[in-house]
Amino acid sequence: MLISKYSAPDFDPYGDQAPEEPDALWAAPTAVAPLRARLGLPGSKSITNRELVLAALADGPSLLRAPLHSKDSANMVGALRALGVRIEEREGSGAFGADWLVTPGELIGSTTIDCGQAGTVMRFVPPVAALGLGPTVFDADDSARGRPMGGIVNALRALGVDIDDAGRGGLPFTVHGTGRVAGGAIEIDASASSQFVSALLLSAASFDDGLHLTHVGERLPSLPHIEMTIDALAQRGVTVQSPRVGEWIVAPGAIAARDVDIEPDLSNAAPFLAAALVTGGSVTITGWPDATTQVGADLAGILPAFGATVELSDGALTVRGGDGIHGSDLDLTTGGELAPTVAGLAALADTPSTITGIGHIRHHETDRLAALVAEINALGGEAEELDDGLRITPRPLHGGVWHSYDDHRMSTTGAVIGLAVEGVQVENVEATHKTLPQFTTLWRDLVAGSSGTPDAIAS
Ligand SMILES: O=C(O)C1=C[C@@H](OP(=O)(O)O)[C@@H](O)[C@H](O)C1
Ligand SMILES: C=C(OP(=O)(O)O)C(=O)O
Repeated sequence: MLISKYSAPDFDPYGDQAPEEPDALWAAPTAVAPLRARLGLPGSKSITNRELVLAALADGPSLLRAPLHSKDSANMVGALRALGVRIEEREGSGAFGADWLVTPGELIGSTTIDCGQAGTVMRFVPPVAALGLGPTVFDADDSARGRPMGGIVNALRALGVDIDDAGRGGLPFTVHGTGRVAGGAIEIDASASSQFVSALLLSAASFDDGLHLTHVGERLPSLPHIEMTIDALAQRGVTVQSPRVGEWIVAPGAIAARDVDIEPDLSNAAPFLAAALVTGGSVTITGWPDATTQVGADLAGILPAFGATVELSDGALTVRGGDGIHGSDLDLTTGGELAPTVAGLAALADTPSTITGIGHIRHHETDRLAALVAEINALGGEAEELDDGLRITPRPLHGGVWHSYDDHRMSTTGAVIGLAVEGVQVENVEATHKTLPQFTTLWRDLVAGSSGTPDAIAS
């Protein structure tokens, strides 16, 4: 394996490996000139954790090339290993860590799974545990225990699975796996998270009768993430029929083994691309796929709404800033995970912005609407919560402590604002380890103008 300064630290989801100096403040670097940078990013969290689950349920071994190595993926690897899946490191060709060879085995419960903060682990793995034999306890970080789980708990019960949650409707709970799930037709309310739907679809082909799933709630956020699930299943020979939006049918059958290249995380590209706009410079992200189900690809449309120009050529996306940042009104129903970066841009714009369709991000790693309002206003800004979003009226900002709320995207948003505002200190920047442990190294290189492609640095 190539070792570079971009290699991720090893995460032990079962250890008490606290990040170094978790309470330390990180002085966000301020840009003194327009940035000119070109960089690559580690693998997509959403694709890595889907492919790990599908590989665990597949009919043979699968090699995952260039997967994400971060806390979220370490929690997923730990969960699947605990259930009896073999996951071995193989020398990888990328700059961000080893490949993973996943060999499915008989699924065995009688274990405890630490979901950390990962929505993908707490939602995607319980159906897998239900297919195992024995009780499996699910728990999470204190900060993540309150994340909505009703969609999964109720759905599994409706599918015949015995779950003991002591009446909590959420974590911690025990899934009493019997080695099989009956499956069949059920209704769920996925208004709080698209991950409820993805979780059930990922395991559905392994249920005796497959799955006929109908969403009955008021709204369905993050549709591209459901499309990502359907696409990943299709690549492994599982067809998901969707007769209408909010209804999915999966027949029982095999999930094919498959070697897969994991795309870079395009949502994690958001703060880096936003940096071009904030500094009036240009930032290029290499390895940008021509076609993808990642919602981060929408940045190519979102950033121009704030004044950027965007060019996709030769597998790289370049964003150029112009004459400042202009406010915009945006519906982010499909891409709520991009909202913190967009809010950071809006706070630095020259006219007000409204971001709607994101009420459900109150249930992400933290209540992101409340956190963004509190932190922008603490630096002198004017942000207010709407029923399903934010209104941000730009005001001159000053330095101060930017709190992260143990939320990786809050940390990176503080860094974006710090590019333009002197004296921003990000508390708990280590929250970025959830999906991008290399964040501070990549960011310093970006600001120093010394960014090269990590592949070049590693070789
Ligand atoms: O399935 C996934 O990989 C994800 C789905 C989305 O969740 P929500 O629908 O809960 O927003 C997204 O915000 C999250 O970061 C990742
Ligand atoms: C909401 C997010 O994460 P999770 O997968 O834990 O839901 C996110 O990464 O923005």
